Amino acid sequence: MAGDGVEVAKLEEKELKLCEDQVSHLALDIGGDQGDEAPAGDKHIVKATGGGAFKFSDLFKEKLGIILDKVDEMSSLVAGANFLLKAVHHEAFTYMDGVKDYVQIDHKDLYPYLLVNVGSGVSMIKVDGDNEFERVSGTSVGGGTFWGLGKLLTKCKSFDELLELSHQGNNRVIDMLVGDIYGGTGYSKIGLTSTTIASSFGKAVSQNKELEDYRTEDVARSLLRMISNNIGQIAYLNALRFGLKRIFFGGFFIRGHEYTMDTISVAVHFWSNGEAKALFLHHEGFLGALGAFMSYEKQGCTDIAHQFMEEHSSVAKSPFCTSDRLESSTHTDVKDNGCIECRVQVRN
Ligand SMILES: Nc1ncnc2c1ncn2[C@@H]1O[C@H](COP(=O)(O)OP(=O)(O)O)[C@@H](O)[C@H]1O
Ligand SMILES: CC(C)(COP(=O)(O)O)[C@@H](O)C(=O)NCCC(=O)O
Repeated sequence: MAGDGVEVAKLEEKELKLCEDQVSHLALDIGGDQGDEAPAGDKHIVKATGGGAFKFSDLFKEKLGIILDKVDEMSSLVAGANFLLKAVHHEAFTYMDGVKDYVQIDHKDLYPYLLVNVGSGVSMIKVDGDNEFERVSGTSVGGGTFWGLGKLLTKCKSFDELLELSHQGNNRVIDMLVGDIYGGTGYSKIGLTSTTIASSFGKAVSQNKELEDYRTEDVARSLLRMISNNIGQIAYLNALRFGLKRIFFGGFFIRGHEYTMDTISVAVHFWSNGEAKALFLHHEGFLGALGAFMSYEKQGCTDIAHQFMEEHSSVAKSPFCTSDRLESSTHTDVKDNGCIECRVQVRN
């Protein structure tokens, strides 16, 4: 906690358990010393979404005296994405060959679009309007797969370490390319160049090597490519299925990592024959949290959401109000480090 503001921290489940004691100090900061056994009437209610809102409900109640008011995960993701796409000027961008291009979205032409949220698993949501959406697909091969398999294969201790390894690696050492199969040439008749991956990790079959014989960097790179490629491909096929021209990728897996975005972009480009582009969101990891926060307004508790907008924009009265005003006003909320400054005063 800093002053009357709330600092945002993102913790993995195991980290949350480890810092239970520190977390309990927050209770003092937020609500004064109520003790562990604060009477129900005095407890604070905080919006929360995702599996954690269910899983950590008891922990928050016991250690913090806070009731987690659960907001549906998909609604939160959609509300968060819609809000950002309307309110933040530099929110959506394409990423190709190392070049980041911000895309200005015409608010009247935002819907329909496909929202692909890559967290532990992947959800694909067709968004047709404010609070109008359908989860049309998903895949269990997502961020958790990259982190989990990566941990086992490379013995990495942190996600950032695994990402860094992937940055240094060369996937061609382990992936079987079309050229490896076709004697150095591509298979142009069916549109495959010699450098297209024919089979992720396929070289390991015939190389007679043990895991230890591969550089962890190369393993991490192949893994990241395999997973990002697969997500890009499934996303595009779903966009095609519903005739959606825009695909926005969010979720904490992406983390603005260049190679991840590049691979997803290449996959969408490849499968769409260059007709579709992957779009990334600047605040990709916080869609759900932001959407849950926005639900204060939906519930008629306009104070908090309005307070947020009023404190950080001089004009906007509603987060869902007219786009141009929001676009110019909330622009200043985005700091240089990419954070949206957000202060919430919890009232008794
Ligand atoms: N520092 C990190 N620690 C752990 N996972 C991270 C980290 N940064 C990015 N990730 C990725 O984010 C994924 C979880 O994304 P998140 O959106 O938080 O999902 P969930 O909703 O399942 O909690 C992880 O599986 C991992 O791929
Ligand atoms: C169950 C989930 C919605 C949970 O979201 P997450 O915590 O992974 O962000 C997500 O993991 C998911 O959509 N998994 C893919 C399930 C499937 O469609 O096969």
